Amino acid sequence: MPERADVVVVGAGFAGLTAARELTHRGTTVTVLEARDRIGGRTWTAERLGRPLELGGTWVHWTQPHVWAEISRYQLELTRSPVPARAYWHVGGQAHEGSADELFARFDPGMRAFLADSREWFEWPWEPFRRPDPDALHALDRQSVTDRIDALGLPPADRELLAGMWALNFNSPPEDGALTQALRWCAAASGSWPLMFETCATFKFAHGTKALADAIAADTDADIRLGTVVTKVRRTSTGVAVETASGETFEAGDVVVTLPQNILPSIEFEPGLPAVLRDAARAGQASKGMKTWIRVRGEVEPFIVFAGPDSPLTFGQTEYTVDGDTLLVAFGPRASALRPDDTEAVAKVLALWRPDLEVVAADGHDWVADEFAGETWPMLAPGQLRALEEFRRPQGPLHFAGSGYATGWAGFVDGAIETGLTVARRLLTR
Ligand SMILES: Cc1cc2nc3c(=O)[nH]c(=O)nc-3n(C[C@H](O)[C@H](O)[C@H](O)COP(=O)(O)OP(=O)(O)OC[C@H]3O[C@@H](n4cnc5c(N)ncnc54)[C@H](O)[C@@H]3O)c2cc1C
Repeated sequence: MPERADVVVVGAGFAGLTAARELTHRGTTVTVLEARDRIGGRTWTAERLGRPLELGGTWVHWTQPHVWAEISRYQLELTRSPVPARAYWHVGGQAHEGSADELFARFDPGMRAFLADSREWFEWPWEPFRRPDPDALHALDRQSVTDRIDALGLPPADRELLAGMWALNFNSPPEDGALTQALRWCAAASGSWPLMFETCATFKFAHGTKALADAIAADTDADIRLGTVVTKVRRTSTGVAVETASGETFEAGDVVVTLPQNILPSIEFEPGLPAVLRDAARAGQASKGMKTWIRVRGEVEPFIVFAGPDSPLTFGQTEYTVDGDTLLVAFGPRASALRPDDTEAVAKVLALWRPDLEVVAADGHDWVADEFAGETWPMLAPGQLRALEEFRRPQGPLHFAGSGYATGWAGFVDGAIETGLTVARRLLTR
């Protein structure tokens, strides 16, 4: 006999956990089916290189209303990344060094010009479609980040640096990222790029992002089944049947699917998804980059590094000291170009900026190769706003939640929580 709940949630990342909590608090029975042997999805606090490290989602900020409400609710402690004293940047085939303030002053004109119209297009950042002229928005959405950079006519070195900044933000080559996604991020930070940057890489959980996932999971009596891979979602006369790889079937009135866009095709939907969603899932969204942790010998003064979009690593900063060594975190736009745990290859790239540092080891997780992720933080590709609009509508008893389907801070833990809340509310109030 199939098991039955009011709602089945597929995935125990932040979207799934939040939806499950909201629904169970109102008396709805929920079964959460999670493929991995842990909760948290694309956040994962794990012991590496001598201390617990974030292999996925890390930084949060008070500009992010949904995650901030959770921090208040569970009284979670935050800490901050070190303030960088020095900056190293590699553009035009040359290494440069200066203060962090000098580097940010260098970014400033390009970033301001790039983002000048973010609040014009997205006056209401959490309602990106609230515009008198939706066709104009969709025309803009066909542009890539590179299209906008090209239009600025910057000197080559400044152009390369700006493209490197956007390769960092998208965790992808900038030509793969939608201009509207960039403008939406900045609009959510009230149109200020320094605030946007601070939001992305400054404040983090003192006891790991895991502390928030654990707090939400402890606050729901949903039945969370780990190690349960969903393979099929089919409509029935009473709602949905959700089938798993091990042959179980779970029936429910509704299903909330929180899979990342890039792995949606791993589930069969019956009936099939509307063409706009199928196409978006098949094309995948932009972020196919990597994040690595690097342990270098000795205690090193806090610093930050940047490079252009063709570099295997475009950004890095110091984060911790451990047993007299220093740990850096770094990001690259192509997972295919650099494995996060390839110490020798990572050391070679770091030497572009800091040949004086001895790399002890590098480690991380390849999220793009991970069959239950297929991407890092979700960032739309050009032309995918239409699919976003559709993902946010119920497809009968099928509902999508997840950071990639958020309107506000899409791509962040905040966006995952936003959608978990809104889908749960939709189910509770109809
Ligand atoms: C490297 C990296 C760095 C990041 N940095 C930040 C940051 O600093 N700040 C920030 O806010 N965000 C960051 N993010 C983004 C953030 O982690 C994600 O946006 C957010 O965690 C996504 O939550 P979600 O619930 O939407 O999706 P997920 O966390 O991906 O949850 C989906 C769940 O579905 C499960 N699943 C997949 N397939 C199946 C299946 N067939 N059956 C059952 N279950 C399945 C998955 O295992 C997963 O647990 C980062 C992400 C990465 C990868």
